[in-house]
Amino acid sequence: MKQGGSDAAKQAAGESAAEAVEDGMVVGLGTGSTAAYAIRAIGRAVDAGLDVVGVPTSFQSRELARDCGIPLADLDDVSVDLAIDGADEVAGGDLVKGGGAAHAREKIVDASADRFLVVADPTKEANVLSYPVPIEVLPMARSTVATAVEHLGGDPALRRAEHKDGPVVTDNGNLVLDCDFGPIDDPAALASDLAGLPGVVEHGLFVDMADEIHVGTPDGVTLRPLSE
Ligand SMILES: O=C(CO)[C@H](O)[C@H](O)COP(=O)(O)O
Repeated sequence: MKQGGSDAAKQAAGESAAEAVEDGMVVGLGTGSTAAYAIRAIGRAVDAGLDVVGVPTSFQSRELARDCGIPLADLDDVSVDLAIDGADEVAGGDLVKGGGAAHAREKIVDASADRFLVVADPTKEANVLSYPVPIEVLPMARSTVATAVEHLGGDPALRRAEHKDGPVVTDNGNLVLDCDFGPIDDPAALASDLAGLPGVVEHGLFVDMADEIHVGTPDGVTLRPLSE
């Protein structure tokens, strides 16, 4: 994932989005270092008496939310009012996500929310998406999906783990192919092509899903609508 943003910028974005959380809400809790600032801010608000329920998007966000004292629920039992999540790249109204290999659960939770707020630092903004698209694949489909991605003009690379030998294994027990397509002129068309490949569990293109972006800087936060 892009690592250029400062912690102060991420903190400003996360805490700004957390201010949108209201009493009684069910909140989708995103994954990554920027979303973590939102989760911590929500935790402090819960400490101060805010009544909310969180729906985590990953093992990481579940653990953090538990540490912060946020009551949790499953999507089977609640519907999400507001989701707050990070992004690896943002262009127009579209995102690439999955730097933390959590994009399958993130997409389920974020897409189900009445409102989806993206939290980011300025390094995530681009004119055209070109960040490699993470694709979560069933392990037996790793080679067939990689070949299909090449036919679509992409360059797939199996994501390797940093602190163990072998590949990254997602929270769902699957593998991740990071697929470099260069500049993506038509994210909706590519998203549809990728979703149709047998063995693809989920890809990291989030097309026209988000409502608003909070871009943090050390000096403040800019809010911008992402959908018409
Ligand atoms: O999509 C994600 C995880 O799957 C993250 O939201 C994305 O990688 C951004 O992370 P960070 O805020 O740490 O830069």
